[in-house]
Amino acid sequence: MRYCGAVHELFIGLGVKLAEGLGVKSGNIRFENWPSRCRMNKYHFTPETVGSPGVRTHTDSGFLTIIQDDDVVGGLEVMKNSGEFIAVDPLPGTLFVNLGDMATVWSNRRFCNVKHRVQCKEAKIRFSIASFLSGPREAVEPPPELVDDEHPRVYVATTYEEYRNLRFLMKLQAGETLALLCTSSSDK
Ligand SMILES: O=C(O)CCC(=O)C(=O)O
Ligand SMILES: [Fe+2]
Repeated sequence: MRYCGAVHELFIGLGVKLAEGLGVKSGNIRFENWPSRCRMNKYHFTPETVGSPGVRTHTDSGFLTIIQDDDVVGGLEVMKNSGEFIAVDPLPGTLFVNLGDMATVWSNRRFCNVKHRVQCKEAKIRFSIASFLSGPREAVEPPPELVDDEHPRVYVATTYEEYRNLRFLMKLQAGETLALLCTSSSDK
């Protein structure tokens, strides 16, 4: 409980910085009311699973993710724009922060939902704690500062729950479902 509370505080601090970094008045956004949840992962990597995926390529569906990764056993990889994966090697004492699909919607596509995966590299048990800040409870819409003639609205308003259900129904895990939310004026 203490860990999740501390991570939630960190989410709020990061949310404020991210908003301000885009020139958005963060005082108008109630990040503290955005739900977050924590999940502990245990990967039972064996000699047979070396070289295969622990978690397939995906984007996170929410706004922000904080991963506390295994201190010793690597495997997390992020995809560059070129499609090439780069390893995020274990670095004890650090946290890995990632932006998800809701960050792309909220920022009117200024933030990139990063594709990533976990590969089995060695036959060892691997632990991680993944915490997710999903987004506001109400429909996710870009703040007014991020919409103007040069940056028309890219996505229709949707709640995180609606989007997650749609993504689940489509069985598409790497952010492809966002294309279904594009407004008629956006270029998809
Ligand atoms: O275990 C990890 O390092 C990452 C897990 C992950 O990407 C996720 O739970 O969404
Ligand atoms: Fe993930």
